[in-house]
Amino acid sequence: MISSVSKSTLHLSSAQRLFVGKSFFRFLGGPSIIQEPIAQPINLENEPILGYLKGSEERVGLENALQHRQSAVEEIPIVIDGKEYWTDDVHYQTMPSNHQKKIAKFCYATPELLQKAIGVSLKARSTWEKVPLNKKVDIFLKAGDLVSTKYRSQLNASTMLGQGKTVFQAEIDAACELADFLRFNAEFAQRLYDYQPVNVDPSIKNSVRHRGLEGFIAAISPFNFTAIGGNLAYAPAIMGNVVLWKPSDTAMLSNYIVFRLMEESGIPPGVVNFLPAEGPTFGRAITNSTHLSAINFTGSVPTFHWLWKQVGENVDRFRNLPRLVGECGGKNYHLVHSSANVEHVVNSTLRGAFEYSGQKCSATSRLYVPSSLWKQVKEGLIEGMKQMKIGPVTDFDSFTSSVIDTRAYDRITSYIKHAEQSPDLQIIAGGQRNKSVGYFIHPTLVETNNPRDRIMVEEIFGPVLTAFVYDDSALEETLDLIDSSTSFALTGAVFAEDREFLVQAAERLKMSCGNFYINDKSTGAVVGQQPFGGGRLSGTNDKAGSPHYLLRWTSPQSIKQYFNHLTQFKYPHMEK
Ligand SMILES: NC(=O)c1ccc[n+]([C@@H]2O[C@H](COP(=O)([O-])OP(=O)(O)OC[C@H]3O[C@@H](n4cnc5c(N)ncnc54)[C@H](O)[C@@H]3O)[C@@H](O)[C@H]2O)c1
Ligand SMILES: N[C@@H](CCC=O)C(=O)O
Repeated sequence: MISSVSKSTLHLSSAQRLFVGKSFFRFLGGPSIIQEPIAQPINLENEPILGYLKGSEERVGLENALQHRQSAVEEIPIVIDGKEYWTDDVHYQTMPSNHQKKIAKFCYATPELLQKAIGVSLKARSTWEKVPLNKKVDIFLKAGDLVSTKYRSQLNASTMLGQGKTVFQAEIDAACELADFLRFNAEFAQRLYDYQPVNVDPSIKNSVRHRGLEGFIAAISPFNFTAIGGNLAYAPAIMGNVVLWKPSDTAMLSNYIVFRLMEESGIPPGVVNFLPAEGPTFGRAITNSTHLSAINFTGSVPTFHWLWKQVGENVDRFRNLPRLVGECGGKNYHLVHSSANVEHVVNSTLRGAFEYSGQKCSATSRLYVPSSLWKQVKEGLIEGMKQMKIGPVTDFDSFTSSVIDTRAYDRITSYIKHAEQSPDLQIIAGGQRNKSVGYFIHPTLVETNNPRDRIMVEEIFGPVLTAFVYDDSALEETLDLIDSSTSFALTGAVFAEDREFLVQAAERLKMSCGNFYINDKSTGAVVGQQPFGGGRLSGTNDKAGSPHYLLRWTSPQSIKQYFNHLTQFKYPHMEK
C-alpha cells in the first residue's frame, strides 16, 4: 500500500500537487465499493482429438451411440424458462446420407411464444447478471468436462448422422471445439479483468466492471458446426447476458444435446431459451422488440444482410443500439508458388477443399498454381480424389459423405452444370452426383482459364474446387487477382519455400482474409490458437476463440470512487 502511494505521488501533475499541498482535500480513504471477481487458475489445453481406432473404447462408445440415434426419433420441444412447449408446426430432421431416415421431430415456435421467451429472458437477466463470475466459470468448466466425457459420443453421433460429418470431422467440432470454446471462454472472461484503469492518486480508485448488455441477445446458428451453435448461444451468457437461441433445422439434434448439457452444468432456466423457428418469423420477432441488445449470427451473407436491414428499419424503437455480430461465407484460396513442396500442396488442398464436402466457411475453393507445377499438382489431386471413399458417415472409411439437404444439393450441382456447359471451364475430375438416397456429390475439380468466372467469385459451399493456372512470370498480377476477384475475405493460404516470396505475399494479401495460413490449408482453425473470422462480406471479424470476442458481449462500466471531501469549490490560482 505504502509503495503504491509513493509510486502514484511520483505521477502527480503540478496542478494536482498544488491541490494536495494547499490541503484543499480532506483525505478519507476506505475500501473499494466495487468487488472485483475472484479469478481461478484454469489449465488451458485444447481438448485432444481421439483416434477412434477399431476396438478402442471411444469407438465402441460411438458405435453404440450411432445405433441408438438411428433406432429412435428424438422429440425435441421448444424450451422457454425451463418449460417445454409444442406447436402444430411440426418438422423433422433427417439424415443427409439417407433422407428418408428421421432422427428428430421438432416444431416451430409461434410469434406469441417468441414474445414469451423475450419476457422470460428479461426476468432471468436480473438474477443471472448478479451471479458472480467465478460461479459462471464453474458452470462452463463443468460443461467442458461433460462435453469431453459423458456426452462426447452423443454429440459426435448426432453431428455425424444429422449434419453428415464423418467421425474425424465430428470429433474436431462437436467434441473438441465445443469443449475448447467453453473452457477458453471461461478463462477469457476472467482475463478481461486483467485490464484495469490507472490510479494516479490515492484519493481515487478507478475501475472497470463488465456488465451484460441490457436486453436480450438473439443467437442464430448455422447447420455446419455444432460447436458454433454452442458458442453463439453461450459465449454471451458467460458475460451475464440472456439469450434466445434459434438453432438451424438441420443441426437440431446435436444443438438440443448441447442445450440440455448446459442445463445439467448449471445454466439456470430462462438464461438461454431453445427456440426452433422459421427463420424470418424469428428474425421479425427479435428485431421488433425494444429489448434486442445484439444479434450473434453465423450463416450466409443474404441472411445476415436481411437481419441488418430489419435492425436498420427498426432503429428508432430500440432501447440500446443492437450490436450486430455476423460471421458469414468465404471464397477461400490456396496460392501455390513455384518453390512449394508439391506433395504437401496436394494433400493440404485435398483436405482443405473436400473434407466435410467443402461445407466449411473456410473450405478451399480457389486454387492458383504456376504453370511449372500444374502437371504434378493436377496428377496428385486426381490420384488423391480417386482414393477418396464417398459414403455414409457410419462407414468409418468414408473420407466424406453427402451434402446437407436438397437446397444445398441443387445449389452445388448448378455450379457443376455451369462448369459442364461453359467454354471457359473444364471438369478435370468428379462431377458425379445422385440424390436418390442421400444428397451425394463427388468431390469435383474444375480448371478455368477465366479467373473471374462466377465459379471463382461466388461461395459454393460444396465439394467443388476450381484451379487457375498462372504463368510463373505473372506472380504480381496473380497476387492482385486473388485480392480483388471476390467480395469475401475469410481464409487464404500460401505455399512456398521461398521466404522472400512469403514476405511479399503476406504484405500483398494482408486484407484478403481474416485467417491467413503460411504452408498450411485454409481450414481447421483451433480455439485459442487461430482466432477465427474474416472481413469484407465474410463478416464483422469478431474473432471467436479469442478474448476479443467476449468484448462484444459486455457493456463495460467505468467507475471512479473518490475518497476525499472538497473543502471549497475555487481553484488554487484564485486569491479569494
Ligand atoms: N464465418 C464463419 O465463421 C462461418 C461459420 C460457419 C458457417 N458460415 C457460413 O454459413 C453458411 C452456411 O450455413 P447455413 O446454410 O446454415 O446459413 P443460413 O444463412 O441459411 O442459415 C443460418 C441460420 O439463419 C437462420 N435464418 C435463415 N433466414 C433467417 C431470417 N430471415 N431471420 C433469422 N434467421 C434466419 C437459419 O434458419 C439458420 O439458423 C455459409 O455461407 C458459411 O460460409 C460461416
Ligand atoms: N473454424 C472452422 C470453419 C468454421 C466455418 O464453417 C475452420 O477454421 O475450418
